Amino acid sequence: MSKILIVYYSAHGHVFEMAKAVAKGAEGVQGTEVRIVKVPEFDAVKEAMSKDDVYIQSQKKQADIPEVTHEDLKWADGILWGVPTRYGIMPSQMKSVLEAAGSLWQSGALEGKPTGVFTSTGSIHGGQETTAVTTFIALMHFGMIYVGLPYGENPEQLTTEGIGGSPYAASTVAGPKDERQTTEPEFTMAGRLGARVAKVAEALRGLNS
Ligand SMILES: Cc1cc2nc3c(=O)[nH]c(=O)nc-3n(C[C@H](O)[C@H](O)[C@H](O)COP(=O)(O)O)c2cc1C
Repeated sequence: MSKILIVYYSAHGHVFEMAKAVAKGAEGVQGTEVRIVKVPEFDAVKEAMSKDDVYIQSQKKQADIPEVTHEDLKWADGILWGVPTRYGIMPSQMKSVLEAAGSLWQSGALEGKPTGVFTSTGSIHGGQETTAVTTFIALMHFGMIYVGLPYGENPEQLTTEGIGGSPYAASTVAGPKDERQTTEPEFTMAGRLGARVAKVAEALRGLNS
């Protein structure tokens, strides 16, 4: 049985919804156990967002999700990261988690584990691909095995429409005011990414044990 961890950060809820779709995909792979955890929020951001109703409602919906621990990261056979873009790269909240995991980097605790990224941007050209590709760099330092979203399984990507999904990551477009709802093809691709990481984790279990 493979254990899949989904670690995400979400201010306005899009990445949280994507995390649930990723989880559903992973759970569809027989014998997979899935755990969803969130990245801790910064006090400064809580303060800055204290009058933002959408943020407040979204955080309430996420209240029962536990915060990620090093034990979670060690427990997992495969890890998916939910990374909304901030200026084309990962948010500081997520980077803080990765930096605080320096001891896991040193001990090689995440080496050989399959990994994948799902992301969200405000606009279609605001960092869909750069966020995934730059997150990949950090994950390579941990020695993880990056799993993408191939065209063969995800024909929805072959489009000129403004939807998420690329060979590098599952994704959604939140809209400039976070007003857009994630679409079914975006959730479907997110689910396929979860399933793919779960399958790779199962296949690699012998190698990593
Ligand atoms: C400080 C900050 C920087 C952002 N930078 C970008 C950006 O570079 N490009 C972009 O398309 N969206 C940008 N956004 C929009 C977020 O990516 C968007 O709100 C997020 O993907 C929505 O996901 P969520 O609902 O899970 O929070 C930024 C938002 C904030 C708060």
